[in-house]
Amino acid sequence: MPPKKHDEPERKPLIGRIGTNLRIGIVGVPNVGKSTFFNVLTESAAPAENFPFCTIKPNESRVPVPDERFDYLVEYHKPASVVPAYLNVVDIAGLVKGAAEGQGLGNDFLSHISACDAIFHLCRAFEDPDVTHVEGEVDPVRDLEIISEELRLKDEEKLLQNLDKLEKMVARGGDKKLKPEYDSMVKIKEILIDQKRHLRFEDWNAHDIEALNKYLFLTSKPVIYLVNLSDKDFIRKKNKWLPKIKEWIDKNDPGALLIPFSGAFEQQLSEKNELERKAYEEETKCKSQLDKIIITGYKALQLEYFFTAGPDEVKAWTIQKGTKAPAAAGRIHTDFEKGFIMAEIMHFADFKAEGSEAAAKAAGKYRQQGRNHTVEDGDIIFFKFNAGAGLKDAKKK
Ligand SMILES: Nc1ncnc2c1ncn2[C@@H]1O[C@H](COP(=O)(O)OP(=O)(O)OP(=O)(O)O)[C@@H](O)[C@H]1O
Ligand SMILES: [Mg+2]
Repeated sequence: MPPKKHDEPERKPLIGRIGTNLRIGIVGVPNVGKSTFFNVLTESAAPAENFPFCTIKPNESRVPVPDERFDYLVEYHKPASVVPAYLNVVDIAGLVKGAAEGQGLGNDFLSHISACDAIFHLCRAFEDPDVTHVEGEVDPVRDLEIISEELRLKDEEKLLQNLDKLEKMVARGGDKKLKPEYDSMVKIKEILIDQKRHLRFEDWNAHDIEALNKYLFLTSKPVIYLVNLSDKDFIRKKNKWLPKIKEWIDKNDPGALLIPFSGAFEQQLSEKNELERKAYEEETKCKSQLDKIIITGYKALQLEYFFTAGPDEVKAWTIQKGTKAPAAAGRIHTDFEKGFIMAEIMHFADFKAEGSEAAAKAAGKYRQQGRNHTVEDGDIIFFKFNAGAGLKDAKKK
């Protein structure tokens, strides 16, 4: 018998592109350690984990998302095939002041950022006379300001162009259909231009989000601030810029995350073998920050995953937050979605606590859920579907 339907409260739409093939871009002024970070991130993932690793383009890679739950399932089932979730990361070249007006490689790079769905904003808080800084002195707060303003200016340009067109059609042409979009754009203008703020943290309504998602402004993309420290500062957990950076974020981008790390420390770790790594982490009482950065980046994209797990394969399936069971089934195969009957769902914690699928079932922890069920991160799912449904649908057409 199919499970009962019960309606869940409507969720607000997500801000950003729809889909699961989303990427996060590394953005910053030149020579602050973006490529160093990209390299340790992607290289560390290759030899350390025995997963297929793929470089998409020279400056785009994907790294497995570390997850203890996934590791547990792999250890439990010892499957023939193992597929984790991946974070797509893009190394973008340095952005300089005036980029929005075409300075440096300006508009090209802004278009690379535009193709990303979230941003690792990397800034430099390490001193090194051998590493030149385009602006002279090391000053991460000034650098944050430069990038943040360039992104805002680029959005300003886009907004004004489109607002102008809308205004002609709505205010003067009397087009009623475009009125909600126009109203939202006026609201966006107030934040972006009058208040000179980024767009990501406003309390937008569903109409506004529709407009934001049509134009995909750079400053509506989630940002994680990564502060690149010298290894010495990272190990002693002290750097004169950190409090100032924190203060800048609290003032200009309240709510955004800040993760200090050290490109130099990570690079040293990446050159060591497993044993040496452990010894060095113990000696310095410091751990690599890469796992934390990958997980935070993946969450910033508003992605999550469910697991399918058995002796053949343990796999993490990426979905957007808030995905309903049939659409989640469709990630595996379109027939699963077309012929969806129900999802049998077990929370990972229940599976682990009960010790096996059978025990979880016996304890009533294996629940049957219908079409309207929203999948939760880390759930283990088995879909039931009508194999003929796709065919029947096709015949009807
Ligand atoms: N934490 C750190 N401490 C000391 N030196 C570092 C650190 N991180 C990176 N570097 C050094 O800084 C230099 C610039 O690094 P990198 O090439 O990664 O910068 P980038 O931001 O990618 O530059 P570009 O904008 O030109 O692409 C390199 O010589 C690198 O070794
Ligand atoms: Mg670089």
